[in-house]
Amino acid sequence: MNGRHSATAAPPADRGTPNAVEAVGLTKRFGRHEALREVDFAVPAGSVYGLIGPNGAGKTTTMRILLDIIRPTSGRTSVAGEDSRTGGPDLRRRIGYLPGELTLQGRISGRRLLAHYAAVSGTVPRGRIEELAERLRLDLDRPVRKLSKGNKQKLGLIQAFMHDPEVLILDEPTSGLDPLIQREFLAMVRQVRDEGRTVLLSSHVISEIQEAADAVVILRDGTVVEVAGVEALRRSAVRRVRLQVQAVDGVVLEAGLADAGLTAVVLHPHDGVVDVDAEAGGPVRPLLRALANLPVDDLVLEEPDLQDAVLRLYGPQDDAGTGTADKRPDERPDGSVAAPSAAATTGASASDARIAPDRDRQEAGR
Ligand SMILES: Nc1ncnc2c1ncn2[C@@H]1O[C@H](COP(=O)(O)OP(=O)(O)OP(=O)(O)O)[C@@H](O)[C@H]1O
Repeated sequence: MNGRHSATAAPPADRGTPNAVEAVGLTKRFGRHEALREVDFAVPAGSVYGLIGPNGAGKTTTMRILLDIIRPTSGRTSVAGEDSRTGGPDLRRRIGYLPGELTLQGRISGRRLLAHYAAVSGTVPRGRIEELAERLRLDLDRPVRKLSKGNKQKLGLIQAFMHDPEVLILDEPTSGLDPLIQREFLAMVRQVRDEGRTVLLSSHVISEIQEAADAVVILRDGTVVEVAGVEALRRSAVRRVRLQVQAVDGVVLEAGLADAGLTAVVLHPHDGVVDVDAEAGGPVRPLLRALANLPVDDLVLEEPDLQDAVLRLYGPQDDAGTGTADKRPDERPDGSVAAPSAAATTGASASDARIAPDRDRQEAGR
């Protein structure tokens, strides 16, 4: 996972699609601090990409370079096929930008402020501002300085969307929005994509990325640790597996669970059955095939969670290149101990762990 553009999954890009956003060898130093180091990624036109990563990873810096608000130390970026450094006001008008720290002051109303922005950003279709304000439930006649944080954010979103830009670059767009408005915003993003336009958005809300984005670029400490399709990344996450197995010889059970590729196995034998809590990575089919060899009475496979996959990549890397979040502590919240072998987990030797299957099965009425 250390390399850039790791192969967890190819992003769902059509190879023939031009890129709406590109960063090539992007490095940015602030004094001695290196905020970005050799960052490469591309966002194909007509897609929604999430730019995610822990605090200080370099998301805002990347977006500000894309907008030519700050200049890179080395490397280059382009938006809508134009170099960020040379695109000038013409390129700016083709982009909708929401800055991360929006500071809006003044006695003027939201309506007048947006009219001012519209004069700068180019043609805004008639009625468009009112339509967006209605969708986001914003009163355009209130003075800007009296607006709450969330309502100021709505103004910022309207100015980013109102001129139907080819590319939207949105830095934490749902920050401060209530859940209903967040939902409306995600619908607006999907609509932009359906129209063949492009969105790059940063967010700390992984569920929102899962809902809105086709792919993610994950930054950590100024470098790209992953570019992956959202669905493929989600499927790469470890799932929780819960089984109930009829009591069989402990060694047989252990071998069966190992064959199924289960890890972090915790066993709870009771009443002639064994409840198994474990984790499984990778595709489901080999797991099911291996489990078919055990007397399984019940099986729950939890949905893999994008958040788990992402958090793994947020943590510092170990020597093997996997995030430390992969390493589960031995101690579990319920006080039971995850052990490498079933016998050790039951607190017995392999021979002690054996359970008389026939008698127990009869007692369990199975
Ligand atoms: N103008 C600046 N001067 C000095 N250092 C800066 C400046 N802007 C950003 N940095 C540093 O660059 C690094 C990346 O910051 P950036 O704001 O891009 O991170 P981020 O991923 O957007 O973080 P967050 O999720 O907290 O918003 C941080 O270490 C930050 O302190």
